[in-house]
Amino acid sequence: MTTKTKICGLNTREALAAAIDGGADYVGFVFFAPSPRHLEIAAARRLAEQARGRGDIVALTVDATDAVLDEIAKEIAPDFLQLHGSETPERVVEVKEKFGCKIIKAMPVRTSEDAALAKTYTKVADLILFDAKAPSGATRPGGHGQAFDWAVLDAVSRDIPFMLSGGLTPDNVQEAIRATCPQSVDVSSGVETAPGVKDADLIRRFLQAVKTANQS
Ligand SMILES: O=C(O)c1ccccc1NCC(=O)[C@H](O)[C@H](O)COP(=O)(O)O
Repeated sequence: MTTKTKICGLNTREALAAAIDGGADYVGFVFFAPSPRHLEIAAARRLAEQARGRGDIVALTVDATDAVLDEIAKEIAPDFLQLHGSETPERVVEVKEKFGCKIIKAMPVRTSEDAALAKTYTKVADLILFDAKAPSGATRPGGHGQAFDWAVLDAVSRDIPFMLSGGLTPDNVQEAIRATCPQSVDVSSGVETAPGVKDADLIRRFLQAVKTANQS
């Protein structure tokens, strides 16, 4: 199986170009004000135009209201909405119907019980994203550069197409792919030099590492 790639939290034209030119399948824009990767709508619209047709555009939100999602849908026209909060399965259905986007539902994981909760979303989300649970006291639910124990995914059916996230880097992504067989891998901190500061070289190295894994 060919593993796809998502580079998340892109916020400059240079970093986005490195992701697209390097063959990223998904490019992620964060709409969550406390995040160092947060984008205002106008900036996101310009980046989305740079990316459109060259990779799937993912708009990441956290328990967003309909008003926020409506603005994102109209102004950015993303291919996917990534719901990274505590949205229920019912809310996922509602968002999908109202805004006409495919849905990535993030599942915060520390234990196999956390991973098993994904089953309640497989019929309503297009893709499940397993991400490390945020550290206690964190002001955002993702993008902390922390991995979880990949073995806790063993209990989850291999039939579920999932995106693996949390603490991935150019150096550990091949091992992560071997261990979990994900549909795709997602990275943010691992291709940054500081929170919110993407590095074109690290993006290229990450994408190349996945390509190499796909060839072996
Ligand atoms: O990245 C953020 O700042 C962020 C803020 C709020 C909710 C989710 C966020 N990131 C979610 C992602 O999809 C990240 O790519 C994922 O958590 C992996 O991050 P990292 O471990 O830093 O690679």
